[in-house]
Amino acid sequence: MNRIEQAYELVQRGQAEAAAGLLEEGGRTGNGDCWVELATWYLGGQIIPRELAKSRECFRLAGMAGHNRAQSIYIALLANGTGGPPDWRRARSLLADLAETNEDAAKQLALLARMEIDDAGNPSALRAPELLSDAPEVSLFPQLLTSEECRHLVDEAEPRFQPSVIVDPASGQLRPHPVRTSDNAFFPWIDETPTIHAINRRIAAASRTEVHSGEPLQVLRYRPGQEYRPHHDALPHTDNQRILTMLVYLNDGYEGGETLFLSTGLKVKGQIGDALLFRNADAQGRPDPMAQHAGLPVTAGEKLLASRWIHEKRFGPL
Ligand SMILES: O=C(O)CCC(=O)C(=O)O
Ligand SMILES: [Fe+2]
Repeated sequence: MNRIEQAYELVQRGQAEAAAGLLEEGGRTGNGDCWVELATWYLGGQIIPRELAKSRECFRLAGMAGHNRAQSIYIALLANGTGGPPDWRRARSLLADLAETNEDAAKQLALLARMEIDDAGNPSALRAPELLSDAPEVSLFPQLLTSEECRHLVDEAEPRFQPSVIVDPASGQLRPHPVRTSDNAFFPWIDETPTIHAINRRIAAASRTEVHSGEPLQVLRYRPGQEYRPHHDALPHTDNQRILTMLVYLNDGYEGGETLFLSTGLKVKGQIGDALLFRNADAQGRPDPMAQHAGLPVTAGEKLLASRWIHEKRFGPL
């Protein structure tokens, strides 16, 4: 039995703290997998209480022990400020170190080098949006992302696509539902690479919101016949409303698939990299009934879209 199996056996016997101690001991003797396991425990909070700062530290130690995936996670947490203050410069310099042996890190570094961003990862300049509608409030940011950045998001999303689900109100289980037939890919905090974080910072700057108010970025993929039926992004009962939505069109060459606002008939089909921002609720969090919208069925080809729901206040386990 290896050390991780031993740790799980201790957990089975109700000795979670001793199990964590065993993993830590394994980590200290140079076993990176033990640090990764312990980092995951601190992150998940199911086996031992959730402690994000400790999780981040364990990922760091695993990275130092040569575990590349852990190092990538540590860099993500450092860039986005999970489990400790954000440190963009350090994240970028560790990414440069990793890029010497890791192709994915090298690709990210090259993409970051072409972004106009400052020392904190914020965009240095943004083009003004076009107001498409006052009520509901809808604006278009032409070319918020470059086509290379769109391609990168699609490449990163490709291995993560899952059928989109909703929460079944009766059972509380996640299940597919005809209201939303696309596939989607999530980038949770541990997978929010510096590249994706810089994109999220650009979305925050364009929407004049804090980067930590956004839900994890998603990429949606619609194939012929797939759609997102009329819905509201605002939530019915919450003290942290989804006040804004940013959609970025990641490709072209498909038919149908426009974003439709039902109250006015406004239909939008952006070019690659164009971003659509709309307001779902007022500053008090009251949903705007006029913000109901749909992703119309795609009739040919494949539609790829990035989507970020932005809340009133800080969102997420940061
Ligand atoms: O696919 C679309 O155009 C709409 C997507 C959407 O409504 C959402 O992600 O909330
Ligand atoms: Fe929506």
